[in-house]
Amino acid sequence: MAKKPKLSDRQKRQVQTNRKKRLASKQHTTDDAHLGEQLQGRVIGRFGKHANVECDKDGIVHKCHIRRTINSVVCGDQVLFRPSLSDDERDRGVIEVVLDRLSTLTRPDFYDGVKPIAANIDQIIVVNAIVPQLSAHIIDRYLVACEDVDIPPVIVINKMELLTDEDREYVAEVIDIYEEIGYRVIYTSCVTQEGVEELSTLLKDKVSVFVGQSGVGKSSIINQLLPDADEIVGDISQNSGLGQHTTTAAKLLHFEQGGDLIDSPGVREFGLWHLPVEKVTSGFIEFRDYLGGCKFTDCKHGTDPGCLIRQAVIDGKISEDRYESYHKIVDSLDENRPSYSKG
Ligand SMILES: Nc1nc2c(ncn2[C@@H]2O[C@H](COP(=O)(O)OP(=O)(O)OP(=O)(O)O)[C@@H](O)[C@H]2O)c(=O)[nH]1
Ligand SMILES: [Zn+2]
Repeated sequence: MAKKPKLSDRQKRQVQTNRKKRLASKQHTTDDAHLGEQLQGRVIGRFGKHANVECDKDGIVHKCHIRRTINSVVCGDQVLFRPSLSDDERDRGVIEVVLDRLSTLTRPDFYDGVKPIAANIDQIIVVNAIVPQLSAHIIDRYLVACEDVDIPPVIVINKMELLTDEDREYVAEVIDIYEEIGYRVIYTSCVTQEGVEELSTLLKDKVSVFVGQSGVGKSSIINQLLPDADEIVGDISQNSGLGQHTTTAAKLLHFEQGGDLIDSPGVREFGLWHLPVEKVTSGFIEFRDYLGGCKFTDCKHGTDPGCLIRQAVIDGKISEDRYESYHKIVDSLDENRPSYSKG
């Protein structure tokens, strides 16, 4: 089972203090009269200033306001809330506390550096596909981003039925490196259903998100696993990068066999934004054994003398493709800096 965040002592004290303050305030009788006892639940949908909270105890979904004292609430958050006892639609429940997150998916933000987009995620499914283009480099970029937020990735290579046996061998040669360094790889096809069962098993009892470039088949795979999700499947040509999902709010959906999916345009856009070089370096997990061992502490792992990473490439211990990919990412960091805009 996926681990659930627990209330820390600090949060317990915070709950007590907030409660006392509210009880002491005159407003309490008018504002809180329709609210029931505090319960624990999970945010399964986030809309403007509201959130839908699914109660841990009975699975009932409550529409809730968010107390102004709370910084941020995102899909997947475990919260303490008070449900509304009133029949009036305007009298919503209230989220009072957000429990410490076990993991957070983030995006860059002008004011805060990074902003959370989803919480308590157990794994990130990184989807790549034969069409539009199989790209180990793009996989590498996603892996670095996953390592940065410390959420384990699973690599999915989709549209496999488009390959001849010979091409399959070639693809396996390119992708095998990921299994060698410890990542799980699943080959799928939404046409032949290859790998769908294997993926489904892996999603059981975990909270997962799907990321990957437009057109790789994220919606199609989700539809196979969750027929009720009704994800919009589109051709990239029709979609023309305009983002047909842009109005869709973040949501958490349950897989029938257990486990959950969190999906939203923001989640899907998760990727490698501007990271410090050191984060990119440690995001290449097979480099980690050598870090700190290079002759110069500020080694760029290029032509620098006494570089253990380059030596490992020469010795065949680190893949040349991954090493090149690493330098390509580092070189592109500045181009990659997102253009921030308010709001
Ligand atoms: N041949 C083949 N086509 C597929 C497969 N999976 C998806 N497609 C097609 O690929 C195109 C893009 O699929 P989507 O599921 O919309 O891709 P997406 O990753 O969700 O794209 P965005 O919504 O833009 O992020 C559609 O035309 C699908 O029918 C597959 O396994 N084989
Ligand atoms: Zn080095």
